[in-house]
Amino acid sequence: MAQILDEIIKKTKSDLEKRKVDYPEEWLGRSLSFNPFIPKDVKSALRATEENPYRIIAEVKKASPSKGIIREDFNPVEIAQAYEKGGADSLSILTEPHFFKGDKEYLGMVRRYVNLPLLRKDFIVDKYQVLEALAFGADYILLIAMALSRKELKELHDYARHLGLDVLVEVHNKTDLVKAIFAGADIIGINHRNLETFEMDMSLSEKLIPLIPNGKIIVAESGINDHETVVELSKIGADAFLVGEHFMRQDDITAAIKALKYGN
Ligand SMILES: O=C(O)c1ccccc1NCC(=O)[C@H](O)[C@H](O)COP(=O)(O)O
Repeated sequence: MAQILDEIIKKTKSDLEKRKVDYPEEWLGRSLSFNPFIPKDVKSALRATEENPYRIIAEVKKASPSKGIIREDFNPVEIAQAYEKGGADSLSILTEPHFFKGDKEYLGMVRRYVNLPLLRKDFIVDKYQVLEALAFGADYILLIAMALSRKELKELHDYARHLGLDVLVEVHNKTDLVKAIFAGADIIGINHRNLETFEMDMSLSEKLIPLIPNGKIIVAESGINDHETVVELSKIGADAFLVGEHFMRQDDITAAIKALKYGN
């Protein structure tokens, strides 16, 4: 496993130990029965169609391990509203607190004001975090194949589906892709960011997409900055495009979404 992933997961696990004591699992279950909600239709939002061929998952992220603080004036609700106005199809909400300065509370805050399917973007290694995702207002979760064994990935995937959450399984290479297919993933994300070097390999989609069985929803992730790249990735089979840093660095986020999605 890449060193940064190992570090993030160690920190995530030590935080989890504490959270499970402070907020036992039954509390999360109880908050769900007080505040039930119906998850949105994630697959319809992400699958490319003739009328809407470039599905955008716009990311709400303040910081990252590779770039440090990306956006100082960070208001997750205002950013989410600007994304929705610009035509985003879904939002990715970073909830990891130490390396990305995220917060799981952002899910509920954004959900109150924005009507798009929300991804809990975090380093999920435990069923407790899946239940949290549901309790805090996510419609789908990210599972990173490289961070999990084949058995763990399948168990977490099955658990999320059992709770009614969709799952985006992220892959970085062919080994990850085999694990994702074994887990029964129907939404597969190809992350161009090499987690050892933080370099982008935009040719990864070209290498992996032909190996993905028909019918899966394919998400191209990281390093996407312009409409031309979106068009090229779409031609080889990508349905949706996960974009973070490019949007977070813009003054006019709504205009940036329109430019990336529609090319104007
Ligand atoms: O972004 C990082 O530095 C990073 C480091 C370690 C693990 C994951 C990391 N990023 C998560 C993501 O994959 C991106 O937030 C997402 O794909 C959007 O990428 P970008 O458009 O390049 O911000």
